Amino acid sequence: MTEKPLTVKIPIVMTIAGSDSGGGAGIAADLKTFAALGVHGTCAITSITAQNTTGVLEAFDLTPAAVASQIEAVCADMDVKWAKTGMLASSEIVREVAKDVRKHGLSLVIDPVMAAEAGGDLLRKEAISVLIEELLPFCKVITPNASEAGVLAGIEVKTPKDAKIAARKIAGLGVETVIVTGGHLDATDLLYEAVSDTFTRIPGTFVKGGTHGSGCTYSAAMTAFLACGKSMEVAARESKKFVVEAILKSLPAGRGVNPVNPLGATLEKKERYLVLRNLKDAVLLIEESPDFSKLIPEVGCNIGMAIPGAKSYEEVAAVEGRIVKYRIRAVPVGCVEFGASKHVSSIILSALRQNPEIRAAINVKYSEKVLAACREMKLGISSFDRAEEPENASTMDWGTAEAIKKYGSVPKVIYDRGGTGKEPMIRLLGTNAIEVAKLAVELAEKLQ
Ligand SMILES: Cc1ncc(COP(=O)(O)OP(=O)(O)O)c(N)n1
Ligand SMILES: Cc1ncsc1CCOP(=O)(O)O
Repeated sequence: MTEKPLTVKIPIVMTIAGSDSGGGAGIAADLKTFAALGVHGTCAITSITAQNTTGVLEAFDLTPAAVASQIEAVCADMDVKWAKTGMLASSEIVREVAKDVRKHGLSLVIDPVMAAEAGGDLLRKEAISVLIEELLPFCKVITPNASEAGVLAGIEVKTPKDAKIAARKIAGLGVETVIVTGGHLDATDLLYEAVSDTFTRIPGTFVKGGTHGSGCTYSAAMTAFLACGKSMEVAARESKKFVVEAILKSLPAGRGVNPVNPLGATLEKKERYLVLRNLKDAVLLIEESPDFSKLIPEVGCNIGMAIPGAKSYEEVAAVEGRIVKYRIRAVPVGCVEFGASKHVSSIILSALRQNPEIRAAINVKYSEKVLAACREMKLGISSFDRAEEPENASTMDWGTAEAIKKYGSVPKVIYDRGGTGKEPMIRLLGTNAIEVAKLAVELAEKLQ
């Protein structure tokens, strides 16, 4: 008998929301969030908005029949258990969605979208009472921000105490869980679970400046975590963490409010992994070279590589404790780690400010012989003089920038002849750690 192959089922979720032509909010934010959190996202579009980072220019509502047809197509074929709503625009659309949610037995997260962050109404006034009466009683979780909570509860929400009163009032409308998101109050979310009459405060980091799509991203993350079986509190904590990361990675895409970037943190993790892998292979090339140890300076050597667009030393990986000479071999003292270098990371950060392609560097011993070998290899060479260093400058940062300025672009080799108590040094630069390690090993072989 042939056995059925084991398949890992990933949760299938749905967003019932508007499209934002600017790609920041609505289904764009929801589907990116679903993808980042490893669930399969489907969608039913309710309205098409002509929108950008400065606001909503026009909105074209789909007919309730068109919304129903999309939900039907997905639910007839796929096993959708959790869904979220975003922009629902009109009473007719709210009514249709309420009917479809019941028909397909969907567990629902409601993001009661009322207006766009950059300006523009997204829910008609007369639809608010329909939302309260016809959809709220069928949802598991609602995620209003302070002003949305105020509208639903019929009170002004200006303080965390108001948020508590509003949450209880909204739960009284038939909702199991209310999360008043704190972005507009004090960065703390308030989770209220009606069944146990408990409040849980979910603290977060306050990020200055508005962003576009954070409410959509948060409610999509809640939907994904709940579909994965997380408890309400865990889902709320994880969603908060996720949305803060998406806000921190928001992109200056247009002239208005920056769209959040739900995939930013995931992509950074990928880049960090690729950097560590490249650097490990580079260190192996150095360790296996019978000649490299001749290039190790008195202070030791380090090789580093940055993630694209790195701005701080924590975004540059290098060898912990440097690479030292032991007998005739080059030996890395520790593992490759982010934040492990001070000097080489400064060189890389300074170089990539001039050319973002240059993300790796290694320091090697200075001698006229090594410099001559660099010339023989026809490597572009530049230098700086420590005697010219301005007061309070960081030597590596300033020296690298100075050598680049003199050369007109980033050279492969930057050297300095040292100073009082400062060993002279040569640095090799390149696009990645393997490239600079190969260059260093070739240079060491040339010295034979
Ligand atoms: C189509 C669409 N849906 C929802 C919104 C709301 O997003 P935003 O303006 O960024 O507000 P928050 O997501 O931060 O609450 C929208 N603008 N467009
Ligand atoms: C380039 C250089 N300059 C002084 S020590 C040194 C070696 C590497 O230092 P770090 O481990 O801080 O990158």
